Amino acid sequence: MTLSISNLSSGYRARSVLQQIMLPSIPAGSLVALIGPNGVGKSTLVRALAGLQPASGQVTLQDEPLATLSPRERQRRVAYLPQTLPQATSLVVYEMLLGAAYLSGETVQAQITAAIARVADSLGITELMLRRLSELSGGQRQMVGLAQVLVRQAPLLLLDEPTSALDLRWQLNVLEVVRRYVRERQAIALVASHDLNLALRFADQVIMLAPGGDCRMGEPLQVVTSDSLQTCYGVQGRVETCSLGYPVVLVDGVADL
Ligand SMILES: Nc1ncnc2c1ncn2[C@@H]1O[C@H](COP(=O)(O)OP(=O)(O)OP(=O)(O)O)[C@@H](O)[C@H]1O
Repeated sequence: MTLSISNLSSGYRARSVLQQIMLPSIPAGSLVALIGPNGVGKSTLVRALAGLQPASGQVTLQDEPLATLSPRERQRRVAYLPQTLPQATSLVVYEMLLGAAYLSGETVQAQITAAIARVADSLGITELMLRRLSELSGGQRQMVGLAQVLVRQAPLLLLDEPTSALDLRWQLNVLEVVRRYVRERQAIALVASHDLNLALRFADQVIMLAPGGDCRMGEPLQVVTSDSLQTCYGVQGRVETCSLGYPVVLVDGVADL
């Protein structure tokens, strides 16, 4: 399975945000980080791929154009986590996960129950199953949103800043869970994030959207460099290697524009 994006354009009524985005094919089993400064179009791209935003161009998953799939079929193939946390509701967490799990198309109740238990355990929310969403913290709600996406067992995950409300331990845990998901199922995850260190540590490929419409995709260390930190984010920075061997981004200051 591959995800191919070519000539993708999208935007809003009076504002064109993405122009003719053209990317190399993304192979199955890939976790791809989508990075770039505020307002550059990460959410727009993710929403366009999810079919929630008008777009032109070609997006194919396993050689099938996503635009030609029925809404039901698209929901089965593509699971989207919005940037906003799930709305507070009086439903308990288990009910929310059950509703999401039915979108997978799985009909055997025991399989659905097992999938929910497995995902909840991996995200550390088993104890929250009978709590109302309206009574959870921001980070807990973000974890429930992510669990809803994972129980759908879709081959393409589109995650818009899935770790923005999480503490250090759970940021790492979530990326590990997503990486395992894509490896085991030969799925693809596209993860929009402002956390460049997480992107460098977990992503197989990085897509960097830069102001002015430049878009490039490649190995994390080829894309995140001193030069691209300057041109894309407007900062002076470096990519170094920590004592454990992980690449880390150090920001020295705001660059002169
Ligand atoms: N509903 C909307 N109507 C009009 N313009 C919008 C709308 N949503 C976003 N935009 C504009 O589209 C551009 C891209 O926004 P988008 O949310 O995709 O950026 P982003 O890269 O995800 O930003 P951030 O990192 O701040 O979340 C911005 O200039 C934004 O102001």
